[in-house]
Amino acid sequence: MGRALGTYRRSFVTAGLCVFFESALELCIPLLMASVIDQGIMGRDLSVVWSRGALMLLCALAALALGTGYAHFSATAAMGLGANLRHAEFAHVQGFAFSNLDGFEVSSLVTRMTGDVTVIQNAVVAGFRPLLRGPVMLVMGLVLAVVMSPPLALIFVFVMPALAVALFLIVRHVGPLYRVMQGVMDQLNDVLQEDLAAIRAIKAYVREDYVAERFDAVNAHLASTATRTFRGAVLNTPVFQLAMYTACVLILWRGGSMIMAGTLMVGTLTGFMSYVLQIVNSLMMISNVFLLTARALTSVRRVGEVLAEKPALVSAPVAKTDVPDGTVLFDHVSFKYHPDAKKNVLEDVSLRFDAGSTVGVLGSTGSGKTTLVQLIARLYDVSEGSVSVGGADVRAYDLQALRDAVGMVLQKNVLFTGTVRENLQWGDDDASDAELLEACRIACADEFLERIGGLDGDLGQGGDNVSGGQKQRLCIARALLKRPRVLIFDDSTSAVDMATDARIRENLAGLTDVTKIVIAQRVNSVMDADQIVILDDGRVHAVGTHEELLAGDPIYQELYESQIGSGIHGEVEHGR
Ligand SMILES: Nc1ncnc2c1ncn2[C@@H]1O[C@H](COP(=O)(O)OP(=O)(O)OP(=O)(O)O)[C@@H](O)[C@H]1O
Repeated sequence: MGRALGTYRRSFVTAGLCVFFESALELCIPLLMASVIDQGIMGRDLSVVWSRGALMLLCALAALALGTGYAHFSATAAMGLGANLRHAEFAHVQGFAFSNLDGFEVSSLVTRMTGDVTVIQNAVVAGFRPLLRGPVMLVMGLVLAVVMSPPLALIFVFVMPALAVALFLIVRHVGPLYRVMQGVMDQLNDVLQEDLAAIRAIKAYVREDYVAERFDAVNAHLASTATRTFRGAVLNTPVFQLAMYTACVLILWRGGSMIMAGTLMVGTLTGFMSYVLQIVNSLMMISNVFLLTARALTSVRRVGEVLAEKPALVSAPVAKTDVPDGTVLFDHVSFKYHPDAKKNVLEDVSLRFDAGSTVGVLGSTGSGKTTLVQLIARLYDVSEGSVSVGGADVRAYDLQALRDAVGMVLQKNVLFTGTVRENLQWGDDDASDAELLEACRIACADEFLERIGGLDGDLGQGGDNVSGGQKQRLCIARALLKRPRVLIFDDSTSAVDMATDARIRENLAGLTDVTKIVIAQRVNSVMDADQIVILDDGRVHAVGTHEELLAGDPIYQELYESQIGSGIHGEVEHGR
C-alpha cells in the first residue's frame, strides 16, 4: 500500500496531520465553552466571554481550514493511490506469460483493475478520516471528560462497553457479508462481460432468454446479499442513538443532582454533554472503519493476487539480442500446460527446420500443432528438452528480440480499433506507406484495401468492419512488417478462399530468407512445403515431402484422399 501511494505519500501524511489537529481543536471547544459559562456568564465577567468566545471562534475556523485541507489532500492521495494501483496492475499484466494468463479470467482481470481499485479508493476516502479521528476523539474525549468531572465520567464506564459490544456484534455479522457481496458482484461482472463480449453470438443463436435468465439469477443473488448486508450495517445508527441518549439521560440526572448539591457548575455540565456526543460518535466511527476495512480487504486481496503473480517467463540475465538466422530445432521436447497434468501435450518431439525453408504442420484437432509453434516464440517454456532458433536456445534470448524475430499470426486473429495503417504499424512503427502497401500485396490484402478506405480506412471496434478472411490477410501483412526470421501461420488462411490462399503462398515463397511454418487443415495449403510434419496426439507421426508422405504415410494418404483425391477441392488451387 505504501509503495502504491508513491509520490502521493506526502499528501497522505498531510491529510493525516490535518485530521489529527482538527480533532484536537474540536475537543478544545467544549472546554472553552465550559469556562465561558462558568467564569464569564455565571461569574459576570464579560471580558472572559469575549476572550474565550474569540478563542472558540478561532478554534472553529482553524478546524474548518484543517477539514478543508484534509478533503483536498485525502482526495489527492486516494485518487493517486487508485491511479497507481491500476497502473501497477496493468504494467504487471503486460509482463504476464501465456501461462500466467491461463490462470486469470479476462473479466476477472478487468474487475480487479477497475471495481476492486474503486472499492479500495473509496475505503481510503471514507475510512481514513474516521480511522484517525475515532481513536483521537475517543482517547482525548475520555481524558478531558475525566479532567472535567470524574464522577460524571464514571457513566461512560457503563455505557461504553455496552455500545462497544453491540457495535462489535454488528461488525462481526456484517463483515463476512461484505466479502460475500464482493464475490457475488464479481460473478455479476463476469456474466455481464462475457455476455456483452459474445452478444453477437447470443443473437445469432437466439439465446437472449437463456442469457437474461442467467443474468437475472446473479442479479437477484446480488440484491438479496446486498439487502442482508446493509440491513445489518444500518443497525449502527439506532444502536448509536440509543447509547447516546442513555448517556445523556444518565449524565443529566447525575449532573443535575450534583449542581443542586453545589458540587458541579452548570457550564461544566454543558461542556460535558458535548463530550458524550464526541465519545459515542468516535466508537461509531471506529465500527464504520471496521466495516469499510472488511469490504476493502477482499479487494486488496484480489488486487494483491494480480501483483503477486510472478511472470512465468523472463529474459535471461545476460540475454542474446541478435537472432542470426531462422533455423529452428526441437530437441527431444516434451511439454504440458500444467506441471501436475498427467499427460504431456507434446511428447519427445525432435525436428529441424532449415533457415528459409517452408514447413507444413498437419494433424487432427488437439494434436498439439498450436502448442508446438508457440514454443518457438517462447510463449510457453518446454517442460523437457529444448527449442533453438538461430542456433541458440530460445531461453538464452531477450524475449522481445526473440519475438521480433519470430512473427506469429495467431489462430485467433485480433485487430484493434483504429485505421488499417495504425493496425499494420503494430508490425513496424516506422514503416512507410510503400512498405505497408507491399506487405498488403504479399498478404493479398491489397485486393480489398480500396473498398475499406485504403490505409486510412477505419477498422471499427476490434476490427469489426472487415470479414474473417480480410482480417486474416491484414494480420498476415502485420506479421510480415516485422521482417522476422521465422514466420508462423497458425491456420491463418482458413477463412480465405482457395485461390487467394494459393496466391498468398506464392507470394510468401518469395521470402527466401524467412523460415515459414504453416499450420493448416487443408492439404493444399502445405503441399508445396519443403517438409511436412504430421502430428498425432502430441507426437511426431511422420516428416517428409508431399511425395514421400503420399507414398508411405497412411494419415497423410487419408487426408489427401478425403480432401483432394475425390477432386472436390481440385488440383487447380494447388497451382501445379
Ligand atoms: N492454454 C491451455 N491450457 C491447457 N491445455 C491446453 C491449452 N491450450 C491447449 N491445450 C490442450 O493441449 C492440447 C493441444 O492443443 P493445441 O491447441 O496445440 O492443438 P491443435 O492441434 O493446434 O488443435 P486445433 O487444430 O484445434 O487448433 C489440447 O488437448 C488442448 O486441450
